[in-house]
This record gives sequence, C-alpha cells and structure tokens, in this order.
Amino acid sequence: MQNLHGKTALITGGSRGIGLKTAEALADNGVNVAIVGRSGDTLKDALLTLEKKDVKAIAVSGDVSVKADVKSIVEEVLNDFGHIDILINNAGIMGNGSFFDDNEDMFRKMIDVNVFGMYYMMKEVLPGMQEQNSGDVVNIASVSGLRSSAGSALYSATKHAVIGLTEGVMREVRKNNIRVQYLTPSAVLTDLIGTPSLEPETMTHPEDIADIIVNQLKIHPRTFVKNSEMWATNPKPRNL
Ligand SMILES: NC(=O)c1ccc[n+]([C@@H]2O[C@H](COP(=O)([O-])OP(=O)(O)OC[C@H]3O[C@@H](n4cnc5c(N)ncnc54)[C@H](O)[C@@H]3O)[C@@H](O)[C@H]2O)c1
Ligand SMILES: CC(=O)[C@H](C)O
Repeated sequence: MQNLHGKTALITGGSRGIGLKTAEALADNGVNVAIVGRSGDTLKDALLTLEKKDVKAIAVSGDVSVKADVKSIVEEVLNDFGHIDILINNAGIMGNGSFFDDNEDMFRKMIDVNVFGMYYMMKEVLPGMQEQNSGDVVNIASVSGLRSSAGSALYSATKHAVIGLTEGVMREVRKNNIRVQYLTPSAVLTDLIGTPSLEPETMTHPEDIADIIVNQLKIHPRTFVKNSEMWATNPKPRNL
C-alpha cells in the first residue's frame, strides 16, 4: 500500500454528491484537493468544509463541457499546486425518459458533460502526468455503462462511451506508470437521482464510493483495479 499524504488531486463535480465525499476522504488522507464545479454557493460551501481539514484546498469554477474552461481550470490548479497526482473525472448529469421523447438537446448536453468533459480534462492533465511518469485517473462511469435499460438509453450511451474512452486511454498511458481506471456504481444516494425509489439506508451512499476510490488509490503503484462495479448489498424494497 502507499501513503497518499502530500499528493494533489483535482476532482470535477466536487461541490456535492460523490465528488464532495471523495474530496473529503482524500483530504482526510492528507491529499491537497482542488474541487471544480459550476460557480455558486454549493461550491463555496464545499470549500468551507474542505478548509477545515489539515490540507490545502481550493475551489475552481468552470464548466467541464467547455474546452476553454477546462484549460483555465487546469492552469489555475497547476499554479497553486505545481502538479497533479490524481484526477477524479466525476462531473456528470443524467436525463432519463423514453427514446422517443423530444430529447436531442438533452442527449447532446449529456455527451458534452459526461464524455467531452472527461476528454478535455484528460487532454489537459495527462501530459503533465506523462512528464512526471506517474499519476492516477479515476473516471466515474456507471452500471448504466455496462447494461442499458428502457428509459435510460441516452444516459447509458454516454456512460458506455466513458468506458470505451477510459479503456483506450488506459492502454495508451500505462507505459508512463499512469493508472487510469473507471468505476461503475449502481444507484447512489445523491441529488442526481432525485427522490429515491429505494429506502435510503439500504442504498449505496456517496461516502461508500469515496472509500472505494481512496482505498484503490492506496494500492501499490505497480498494480491497479482497472474497473469495479459497486452494488447496494440488500436494496429495499426490491433487489435490482
Ligand atoms: N448517483 C448515482 O446513482 C450515480 C450512479 C452511477 C454513477 N454516477 C455518476 O457519478 C457522478 C457524480 O454524480 P452524483 O451522483 O454525485 O451527482 P450530483 O448531481 O450530486 O453531482 C454532480 C456534480 O457534477 C457537477 N457538474 C455537473 N455538470 C457540470 C459541468 N458541466 N461542469 C462542472 N461540474 C458539473 C455538479 O455541479 C455536481 O457537483 C456522475 O458522473 C454520475 O453520472 C452517479
Ligand atoms: C445514476 C446512475 O448512473 C444509475 C442509477 O446507475
């Protein structure tokens, strides 16, 4: 196992949900954290939480689906931290409904945020990791990237794209000692899913995903968990 103390991490969508819990868990392990989100009180509140930890924490506002924003986000983080050890590509949006709905704009928006956001981020961050000959990239996909269902074809298509993108990039940069992995959580109790149809206590919580991320990052750098699927153990009232 390796100690994460003193490393630096950039977490997209770090203002709430899985991203914020991951930033908190990393900070608890001595990692300096930069959270990225669209501007607003949520991002400020998240930073206040992180500032209480014994690490350097910064918040950078920007839209990951906008190439110029991503460029300036990464520049700002590099100015503050000098380098980036860990990139958590977590920002994402979900729209559901029938394939036959009027949903072309929503589909493009999801592709822009869920797929291009990650693409732009990796384009900006990976060259620095190649130079330092080390690094970790964690891309948050979803079980919807493995199995699609009626009502989620479009979101699912974006998460399938995330998995394809991640796997190819991983194969390209492992020679630089960079570990690129993806996670495929099932339903997690966050704002993204709206009112849950399952009993909240029986669902996976965002801090559970954060624990998994931190523990996987602690594995000796010569090895990594390429992909992992997380399920709620006993979701009620129905087993998914
Ligand atoms: N909640 C679930 O059930 C679940 C399951 C599997 C995968 N995921 C994935 O986990 C990731 C995090 O989701 P969550 O559940 O924490 O959702 P959430 O809605 O609580 O958080 C999403 C975060 O992404 C940010 N974000 C959205 N669009 C952005 C943009 N264009 N630029 C910058 N930031 C942006 C939001 O501000 C927010 O901080 C997403 O990629 C989601 O698809 C979630
Ligand atoms: C939100 C999501 O990704 C589903 C529930 O797996």
